[in-house]
Amino acid sequence: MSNFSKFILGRIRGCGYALKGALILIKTEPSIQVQAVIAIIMTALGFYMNITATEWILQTFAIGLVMSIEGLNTTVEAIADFIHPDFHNKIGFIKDIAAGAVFIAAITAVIIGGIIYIPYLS
Ligand SMILES: Nc1ncnc2c1ncn2[C@@H]1O[C@H](COP(=O)(O)OP(=O)(O)OP(=O)(O)O)[C@@H](O)[C@H]1O
Repeated sequence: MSNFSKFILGRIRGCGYALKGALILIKTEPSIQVQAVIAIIMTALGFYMNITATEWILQTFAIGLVMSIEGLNTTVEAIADFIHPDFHNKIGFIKDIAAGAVFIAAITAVIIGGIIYIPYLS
């Protein structure tokens, strides 16, 4: 098998692992499940309000931002619990700042949502 074929096969396998990880997140993580429901509601609202292509891009980007950072937060929590299952101030600090990153993404998404939808309501 050529190096190129090996490269392509490796990338396809990598996509498979990534898809598996995304499905694990959606099946097992309550925060991601809530965000997925909000994403579906916002998508339905987008169709209902007939938002523009630019607004769709911003909304899709905001949804992806929040859900991907939540996934990374879950990863940080899992690593922290694996390397140090017991209570430790440093673990608490690590988990808090990872959660803080999700909070920043969520606030950003709310602001984007406000900028998109408030003009449609007035
Ligand atoms: N081992 C620990 N040592 C110190 N503090 C911890 C520890 N585990 C959790 N905490 C504290 O509890 C908070 C919640 O942690 P936890 O692992 O329960 O995440 P969570 O809120 O359930 O996150 P998510 O809802 O995203 O799964 C942390 O942000 C941290 O302040």
